[in-house]
Amino acid sequence: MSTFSFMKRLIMYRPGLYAANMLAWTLIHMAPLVPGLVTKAFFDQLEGSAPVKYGTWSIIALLVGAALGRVMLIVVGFMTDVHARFRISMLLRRNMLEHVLKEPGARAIPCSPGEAISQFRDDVDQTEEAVSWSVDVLGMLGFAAAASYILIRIDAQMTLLVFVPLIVVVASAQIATARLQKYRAASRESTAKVTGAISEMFANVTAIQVAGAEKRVIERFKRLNEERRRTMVKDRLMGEALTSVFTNSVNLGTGLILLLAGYKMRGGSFTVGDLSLFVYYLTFVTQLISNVGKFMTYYKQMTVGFSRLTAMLQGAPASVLTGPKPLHLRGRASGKPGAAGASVEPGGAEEAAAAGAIAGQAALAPAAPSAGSGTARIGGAASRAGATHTPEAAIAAAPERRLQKLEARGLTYLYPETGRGIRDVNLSLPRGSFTVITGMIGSGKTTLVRTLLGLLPASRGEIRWNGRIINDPADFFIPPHSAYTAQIPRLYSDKLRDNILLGYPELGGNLDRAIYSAVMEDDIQRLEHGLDTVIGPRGVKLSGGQAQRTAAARMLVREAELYVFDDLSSALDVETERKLWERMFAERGSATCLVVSHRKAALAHADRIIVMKDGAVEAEGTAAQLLAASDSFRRLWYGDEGERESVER
Ligand SMILES: Nc1ncnc2c1ncn2[C@@H]1O[C@H](COP(=O)(O)OP(=O)(O)OP(=O)(O)O)[C@@H](O)[C@H]1O
Repeated sequence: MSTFSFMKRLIMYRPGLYAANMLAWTLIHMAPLVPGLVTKAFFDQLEGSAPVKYGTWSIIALLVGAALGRVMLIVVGFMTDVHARFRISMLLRRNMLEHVLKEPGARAIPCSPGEAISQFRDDVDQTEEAVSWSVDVLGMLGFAAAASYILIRIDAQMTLLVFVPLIVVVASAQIATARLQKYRAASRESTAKVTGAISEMFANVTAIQVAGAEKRVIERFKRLNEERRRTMVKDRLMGEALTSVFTNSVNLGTGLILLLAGYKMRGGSFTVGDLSLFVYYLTFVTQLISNVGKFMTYYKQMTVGFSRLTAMLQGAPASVLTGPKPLHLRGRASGKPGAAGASVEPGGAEEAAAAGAIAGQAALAPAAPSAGSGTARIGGAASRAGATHTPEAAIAAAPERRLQKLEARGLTYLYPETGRGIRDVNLSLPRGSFTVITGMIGSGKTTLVRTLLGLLPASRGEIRWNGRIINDPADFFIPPHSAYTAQIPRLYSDKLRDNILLGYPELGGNLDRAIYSAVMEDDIQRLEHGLDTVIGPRGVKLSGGQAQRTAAARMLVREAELYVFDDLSSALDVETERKLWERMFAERGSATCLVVSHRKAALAHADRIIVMKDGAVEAEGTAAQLLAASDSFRRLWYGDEGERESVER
C-alpha cells in the first residue's frame, strides 16, 4: 500500500468529519482576504483615490466583524481538528493493539517493548499530524490563488518582483528542512542511545562491579554523550537558521514593497491602499509557503512512520492498520470476548494470554448444553461454587471438550534469527498423565511448549485435541482448556492477590487452594500485608522462588484440563519443590500436566519423559527405562544436585 492510499483510507474512516474539518480550515485560510480589502478601501478613501463608500465606524465595524468571524472559525476548526485527529490516531493504535494481541504471544512484537511503545506513540502521532495538515492545503492554495489574482490586477510587475524572490527564499528554506530532519533524527537517535546506556548501567550495577568494568562503561558513556553533543549542536544551529529565514523573509519582503511602492506612488500608479494590501497579504503568503513546506515534511515523516508500523504487523497486510472499527469500549466489559478492549497488563502478553487474562473465550462459544460430572481440579472452586459465568462453566456444559488425549505430529518451529528451534516433534498426552520434557540447555524444551500452546507460530505440524485438529492453538490453549506458567515470571507492581488473580474472580476458596498448591502460604504470612502486599515493579520485592510460585499460583487458580509448567522449579530449593510436586499430585485430580524440568523431583513422578536434543526428541520413556537406555538422560539425572535417588515409579 502506498503512503497516499494509507492516508486516503484513514480519511475515509470518517469522511464527513474530514470534510467538515477541511471546510472549516479552508474558510480560516481564506478569511484574511476580507480585512485586507477593507484596509485597502480605508486607506484609499483617506487618500482620496477612491470614492467615500464607508464611514470610519463602518470600516472599524467591518474589521472587528472580520476578526471575530475568523476567531469563531478557528474555534470551530480546532474542534473539528481535535475530533478528526483523535479518531485517526485511536483507530491506528486500536488496530495495532488488536493485531499484537492476536499474534503468537512469544513473538507478538518484532522489536523491543521500548521500540514498540515509541511506534505506538511517535509514528502514530506523525501520521495524525500529516493527515491533519492535509486539510489546510485547499484553503492555503485558495488564498494564494485569490490573493495573487487581486494583487496581479493591482500591479502585476510588483507582485512578481516581490513574491517570486520571496517564494524562492522560503521554498529553499523548506528544502533545507530535509537536512534539518536528518539532523533531528540523528540527535534523537543519539539521545536514545544515551538514555539506553543509563538504563543498562542502572539495571546491571552488580554485573559492572563484579567485572570491574566501571572505567570502560564510563568511557562508553562519555563517547555516547560526545556524539549526542555534536548532533544536538547541528540540529539546533540548523533549526535556528531556518527560523530566522522564515521570520526575516517577511521583513525583507516588506522592505522591497516599500522601496518599489515609493517609486510607483510618485508616478501615481500605486495607492496607499494598494501598499497596505501588499503588506497585509505578504504575511499570509509567507505563512502559507512555510505551512505547505510543513505539510510536505509531515507527509515524508508519515511515509517513514507507515513503513515502521507495517513492520510491526510482521507480514500481515497494511490494510489491518486502517480497518474501520468502532473505537468506543461499549459492550466490551472485562470477561467478554474481544481482544482489543480487554485489559492486559503491559509487557506480559505471553503469560497473560496463557493464564487466560485476555478474555478470549471465543473457541468455546458454541458449547452444546449437556450434563457432565465435574472433575477434581486444583482451582476447581469456581464450578463447585456454581459460578456459571466462569470459563469453567463452558467445559462443564460441554464435556466433549474435556481432554481425553492431546497429540502433536511433526511440530516444527525455527527462529528466523538463528534457524534453531524444534523439528518434527511428536507428542501424545493421555488424560491425567504427567509428562516431563527434559534435555540440555538450548535443546528446544521451551520452544516445544510455546509452539504447542500457539505462543510461537508452528511452521509445520498439527495439534489434535481429542482427535480434532486445533487450527488456532493461541485461541484454544487458554483456560479452561489449558493454563501455563512461563519460565520467566511476569509480575506487576500491584498487590500479590491481583498478580495471582489477574482479573479472575475469587470464588469459593480458589485463591487459598492455589496458594497452598504453589507452596506459598508461609511466604504470604511473612509478607507485611500478606496478599495485599504491593510487590513492586516486576515483583522486585519477592525472591526468585516466590516470584515463580506466584506465577504458578496464577496458573493454578484457573481451572484447566491441561497444566503446562516451563521449568517452574528452577529457583526453588529441593524441599519446596518436593512439597510442590506432592501437592500437585494430591490436588490435580484428573488434570493432565506437561512439565519442563531437569529436576529429579519432577522426573521421578513422570508417567513419561521426553528427552530433547538439538530441537528433536532423542528418547522417550519412564525414568527407569531412560536410565537404562539413554546416555543423555543418565547425564541429566546424575548431573542433578548430586542426589542419587532410586526410581520408585
Ligand atoms: N528468541 C530466540 N531467537 C532465536 N533463537 C532462539 C530464541 N530462543 C531460543 N532460540 C534458540 O532455539 C534453540 C532452543 O531454545 P529453547 O529456549 O527452546 O531451549 P531450552 O531447551 O528451553 O533451553 P533452556 O533449558 O535454557 O530453557 C536454542 O538453540 C536457542 O539458541
